[in-house]
Amino acid sequence: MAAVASRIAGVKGLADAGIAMVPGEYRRDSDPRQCVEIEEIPVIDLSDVEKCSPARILAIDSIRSASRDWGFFQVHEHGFPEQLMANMMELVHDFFRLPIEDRSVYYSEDSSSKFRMGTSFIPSKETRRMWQDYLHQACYPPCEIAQLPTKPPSYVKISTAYAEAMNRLAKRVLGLFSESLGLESGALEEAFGGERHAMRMNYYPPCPEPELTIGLDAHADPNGFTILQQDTRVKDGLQILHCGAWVPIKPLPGAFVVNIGDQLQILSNDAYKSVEHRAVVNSERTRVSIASFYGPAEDSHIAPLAQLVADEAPACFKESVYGNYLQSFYASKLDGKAAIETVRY
Ligand SMILES: O=C(O)CCC(=O)C(=O)O
Ligand SMILES: [Fe+2]
Repeated sequence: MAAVASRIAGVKGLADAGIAMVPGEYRRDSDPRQCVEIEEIPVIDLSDVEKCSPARILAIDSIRSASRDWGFFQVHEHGFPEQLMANMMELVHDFFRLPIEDRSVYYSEDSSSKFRMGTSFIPSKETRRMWQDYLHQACYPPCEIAQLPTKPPSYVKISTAYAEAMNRLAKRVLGLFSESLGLESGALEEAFGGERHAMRMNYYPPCPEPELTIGLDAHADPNGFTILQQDTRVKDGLQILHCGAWVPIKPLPGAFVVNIGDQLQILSNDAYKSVEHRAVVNSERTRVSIASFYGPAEDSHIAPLAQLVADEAPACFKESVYGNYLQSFYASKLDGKAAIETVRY
């Protein structure tokens, strides 16, 4: 029981208790904050992409090269309301400021629950935990309003408005990804056979010894692609593995980070690749990131698109049902790109 209570309290519980040393199960062998600052990932302007064809062609070309070279890029001038970005960020802080008695009812270790609070990744099984708590919320298909928190009072209103605006942005980006692969703009949406959109609000409280632990272990996202809002008040957090080195992704005010997930790698027949990334923590202030995971419907069968398979480019991946892929992802520890290798021919 004590173990469960400590998982419910999460790392916020440890930080609030003022611990001076990171407990053994959170420790890593090397300082993950060691990274190299080389070039920055591309920043792509999405204004006018629906209106004016030169702007659309430019954005599509930039998405193609960013997807090939980095698997990551940032988008700005995307039309997503900036106030809603700020409100959502504040909402996550406000939720975690609530006393544990108000939050604990949402704690669940069932990865199929549509709304839940959690800590680390699979805390009941992990021998090495991560310095993060989180909220998970299903957006499409949505979770029932009755499952969402009643505190803070604005929770339902802000989170559903955010999910709706994000869903619109994700669909626009999906069309651009399709065209960047030389396909009709609706090709990936059709291959997705519906949609699964969920968000994970990562909460990384200050850590007394950030050099000894990690906020989120290296992983590639299992979904189609992810649109991430970073905390512009915190400099260090997200890092991506690029050409064998960990590169920090600096938050750009007003921008979102977009990254390729495994399903886009499979559908594109390896033309685009999901890229390993991780998050580090700091001793000064809480960092929040909001990851919106967009991908196929859970019952969709995902395999390389016929248009991208040829005699000289045979299919690299077996067909899999996306819901099954997700289930195995959530049943194993985070382990770089291990998930996609299980469906490679
Ligand atoms: O906190 C971050 O910047 C990374 C979050 C992330 O990679 C995820 O939630 O999948
Ligand atoms: Fe991720």
